[in-house]
Amino acid sequence: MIQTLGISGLRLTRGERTLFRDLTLVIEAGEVLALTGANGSGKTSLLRAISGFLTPAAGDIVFHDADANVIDPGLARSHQLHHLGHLDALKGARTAREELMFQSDWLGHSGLDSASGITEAIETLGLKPLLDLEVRKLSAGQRRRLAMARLIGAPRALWLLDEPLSPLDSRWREAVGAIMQAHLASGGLIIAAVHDPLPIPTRSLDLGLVG
Ligand SMILES: Nc1ncnc2c1ncn2[C@@H]1O[C@H](COP(=O)(O)OP(=O)(O)OP(=O)(O)O)[C@@H](O)[C@H]1O
Repeated sequence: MIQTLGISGLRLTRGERTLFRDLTLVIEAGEVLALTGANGSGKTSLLRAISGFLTPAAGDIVFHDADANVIDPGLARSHQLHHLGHLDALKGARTAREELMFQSDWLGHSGLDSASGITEAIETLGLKPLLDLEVRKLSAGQRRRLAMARLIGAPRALWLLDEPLSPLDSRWREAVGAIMQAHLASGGLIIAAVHDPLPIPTRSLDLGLVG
């Protein structure tokens, strides 16, 4: 399991533009890092680079386990992290229940295939009244809660969250704060791109200042 994420000398570019250079940081189990910065400063791009969707122009992204061994990056990315983008990546024509089953199949043996994982996610995220509704009929906040089911149902150490709270009302912001705290308490790591502060204590990194 990922215990530490180390980033060193990272430079990300989009087209001709350098978003930032020489970014170095370490995040350990039990820590949450809030990425802040103006629109376009590179928060989403950094999450995508950690996930392996964007190739850095320079630098390293390294995952370590509890024995300080390097974890194969492909393995870390496919089985040990969740990336929740700000677009929820849900299929509109499926019902919420079908979407949960799809997630279960897709995530395979990583946890959501167990009935208890789905049940816990439904319970914790208040999804029960939504199960028979098509995803396209859900509100933005309801969709976000459905997308978050995989975080609970399929345990993975590192959560990469892109504006996780933006569509949520104050009740669900608090609830998701509690879910995050439980994850950290169990040795998880979280990196979240945010415009508003998270409802839990965080370290933060302003990408607008990295340059
Ligand atoms: N596919 C792409 N091709 C070229 N440039 C892109 C692409 N995606 C993003 N960019 C550019 O990269 C820069 C950083 O975008 P990114 O989405 O990482 O910023 P952000 O900090 O997450 O912004 P926001 O706060 O608006 O979500 C922006 O200038 C954006 O236009």
